[in-house]
Amino acid sequence: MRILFIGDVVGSPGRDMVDEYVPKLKQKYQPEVTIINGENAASGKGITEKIYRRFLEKGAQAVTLGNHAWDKKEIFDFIDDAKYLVRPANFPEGTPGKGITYVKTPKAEVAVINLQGRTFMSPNDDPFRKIDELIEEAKKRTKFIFLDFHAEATSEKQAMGWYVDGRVSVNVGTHTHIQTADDRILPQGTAYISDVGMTGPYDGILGMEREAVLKRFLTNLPVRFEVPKKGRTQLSGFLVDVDNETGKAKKVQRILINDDHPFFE
Ligand SMILES: C=C(OP(=O)(O)O)C(=O)O
Ligand SMILES: [Mn+2]
Repeated sequence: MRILFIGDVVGSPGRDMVDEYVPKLKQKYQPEVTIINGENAASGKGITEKIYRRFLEKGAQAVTLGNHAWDKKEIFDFIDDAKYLVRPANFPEGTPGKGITYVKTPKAEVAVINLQGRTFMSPNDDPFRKIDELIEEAKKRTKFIFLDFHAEATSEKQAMGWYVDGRVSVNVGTHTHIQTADDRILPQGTAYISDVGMTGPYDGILGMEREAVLKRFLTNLPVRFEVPKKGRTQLSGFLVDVDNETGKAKKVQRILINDDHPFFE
């Protein structure tokens, strides 16, 4: 079982990279499952139904979110019907949407789980207790479990990786928009990376226009951040081969496509 994950798609530059490269990556690597984090996909904040559907059209089987889940208010109109859209499962009970979904492949179902960290982020339910609960639920249906842990602190993300090692097939971190070079297979067989990185503007600051971010740091005045519409772009991804018998990871590969890391067809 091969799983392709595309990291935090930021605005139209990120969506353009998805349109151009997800089909090419699927052609090249033939993943059974493709998952995209879309929490920044609509101008950097949230996602719309149109974007969600376009990700599915471009070849994604599931879309994960994070702290911007509710930024585009239209989400409340469609999230409950969006079978393959998940928001962090540790949002409070009764929150619209769901934190786990199941993707069917010719080989088996894959559970896709989204969680959000609490360190330096809003105080949601405990993601460590929540993943225990969801693993118990998912393993009744499948041995293939994918977790997108959307979190700020590397310490919390590493802690989650060791906590779920051997109990999920893949644990990717998202949110910081910077790809980490710690992709690995943990001793009990979980594929891990602290952050897959961002898909979007290559010359921004975390995907936002540099000038505004610099002005904020230089003046400490409130500044509105925008996603640059023009300029170079990048795609960040993570590819994992999972053993069909055991559900444990066999091979991991970071994917980074930008002017300094061109894509080889
Ligand atoms: C990129 C970040 O935030 P956002 O959730 O706005 O994408 C971040 O705070 O690292
Ligand atoms: Mn985020």
